[in-house]
Amino acid sequence: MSKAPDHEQAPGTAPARALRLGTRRSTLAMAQSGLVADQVRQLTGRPVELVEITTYGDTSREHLAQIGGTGVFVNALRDALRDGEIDFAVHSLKDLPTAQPEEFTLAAVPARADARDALVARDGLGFEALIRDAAPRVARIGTGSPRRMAQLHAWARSFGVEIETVPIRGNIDTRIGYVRSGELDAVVLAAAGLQRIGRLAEATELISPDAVLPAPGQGALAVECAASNAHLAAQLAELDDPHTRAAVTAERTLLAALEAGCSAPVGALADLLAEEQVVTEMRLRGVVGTTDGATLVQLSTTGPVPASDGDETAPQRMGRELADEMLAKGAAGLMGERAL
Ligand SMILES: NCc1[nH]cc(CCC(=O)O)c1CC(=O)O
Repeated sequence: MSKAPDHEQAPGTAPARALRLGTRRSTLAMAQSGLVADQVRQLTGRPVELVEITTYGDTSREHLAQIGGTGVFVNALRDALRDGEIDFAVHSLKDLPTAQPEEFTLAAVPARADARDALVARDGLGFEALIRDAAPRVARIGTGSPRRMAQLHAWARSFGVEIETVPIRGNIDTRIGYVRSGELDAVVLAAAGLQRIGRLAEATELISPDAVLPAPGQGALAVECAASNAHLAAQLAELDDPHTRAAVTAERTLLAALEAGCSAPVGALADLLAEEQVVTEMRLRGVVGTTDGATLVQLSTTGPVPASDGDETAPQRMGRELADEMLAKGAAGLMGERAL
């Protein structure tokens, strides 16, 4: 970061007002916001103050699927942005609805953390060992995500073994607690979340995307401000990672084109292939299935992407084209069966 802060205090003027960063109060949200706050302090030279906002997703005891999934974690932060209570917000990108309202700018998508799901199982077991070890019982694996359910059932069946998935809610600590108490054999969580709260060592397997594709945008953050605040948006844009932006754009375009919400059983992951550190190609994989894992439509495509010039056309086209192919293979019918 060689750019000089443009908020240096002129002699005799008041110090720059602190930027207010709205955050949910969960350990994960605070960790994510803290990371971004540090980067923004460095970039702008301005103090950044965390403002805690309680969202419906934090207070509801219902399962995510029952409260409609899309946007529950996001709306309270956007309300605070709209009301001018905060200057910017950090979201988990996978919780952000695919339609971007005009009044908010997705100013930055910082470099992505590990996109994979992680298994936290009893006795240090990986997935295959766990489901075999549980026999003649079936392993009970905690997840309320239709996407994880569909792919975990299909993965277990590829070993000729059945599993039971058990819907769970709560923060990461609560979820891991079900394994520690012996109530469940394992839970599945985003690796990025575990990593950000310093508990990645508790993962007993980082699940290969060949077995379980993560949610579109998983592991990436979204830094959002009011569209009217163009000066701040330009400053925050320094945090943007064009490769991550290209990947998540392809994944989210696929999701949008499948007309699915974030609680739908859609997995997607774009990998960028680089030659001598220049990104030349992108592979986009997508999956949609029934929650019992009996039917999955899983396809991938590879295409050239322009170097990191911010062009979103190629990733968007790949996302749309892959969605069209998946729909042609019956993806829409599978999503129609989702239990909401
Ligand atoms: N659905 C909740 C949610 N939103 C973002 C993360 C983790 C961080 C990330 O994926 O970026 C999680 C928890 C989880 O899925 O385990």
